[in-house]
Amino acid sequence: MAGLTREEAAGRIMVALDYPEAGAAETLLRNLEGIPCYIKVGMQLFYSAGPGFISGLKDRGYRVFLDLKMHDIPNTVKGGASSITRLGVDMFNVHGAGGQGMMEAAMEGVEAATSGGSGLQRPIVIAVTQLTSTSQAVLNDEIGIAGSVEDAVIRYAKLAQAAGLNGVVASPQEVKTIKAECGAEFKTVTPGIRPAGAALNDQTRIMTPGEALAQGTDFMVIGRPITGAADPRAAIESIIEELV
Ligand SMILES: O=c1ccn([C@@H]2O[C@H](COP(=O)(O)O)[C@@H](O)[C@H]2O)c(=O)[nH]1
Repeated sequence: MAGLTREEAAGRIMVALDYPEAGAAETLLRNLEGIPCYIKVGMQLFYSAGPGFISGLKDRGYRVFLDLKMHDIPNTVKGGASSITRLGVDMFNVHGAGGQGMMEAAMEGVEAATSGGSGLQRPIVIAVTQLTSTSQAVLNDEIGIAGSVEDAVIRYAKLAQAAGLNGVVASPQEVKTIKAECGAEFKTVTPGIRPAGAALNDQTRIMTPGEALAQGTDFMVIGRPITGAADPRAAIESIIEELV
């Protein structure tokens, strides 16, 4: 895949705002001002800054992925999905490990929040498969799931699709197989992105931004290579450059 405009390339990047409080996240947002990237808010920032921070992002025109990886009994996830939908986020996720019934309940929660002329948009709902920090050895020897990581990812992806979800979170290494098994329209959102030479940190199943794009990923989630850089704006600009 080639020939993305700068705007399209920026729109494929979800910057992970993994900060302990809103002030630090605001500093990063000021630094990236004008770059039309997606913003991902995870548990660290959401538990600290709360729904008001999400509204602030939406007021400023950002597309927002709320990454809370809900994993609970179906009734609880249904309620959680309704509440998240009412925040007006563009995307949220549940954990595929909750099974098809739990994922169907999430979709029912979205339906309940958006039906009856509520005027609320339907968010993209995706399922976490195997975390990109999980290696083959950890999956087999520690967690005790037999088979390849890719097999486990595909199993979750098919369950998510059967439940009516729009896509999955997986590593870029599994994107081609997910698209082959679930179709090109089924979204792939891929963390585990590391520009050449960047520190891996706790990620194990990684690719560079250019490699991930070539696999056909829809969105790449990137945190520390941008947020931990001495010059975050230069870091994201360099990733955009790699994608155009
Ligand atoms: O499998 C997963 C699911 C979610 N994440 C999240 O993505 C970012 C990655 O941040 P980096 O700093 O680029 O490693 C982070 O917010 C994770 O919670 C993931 O890495 N893997």
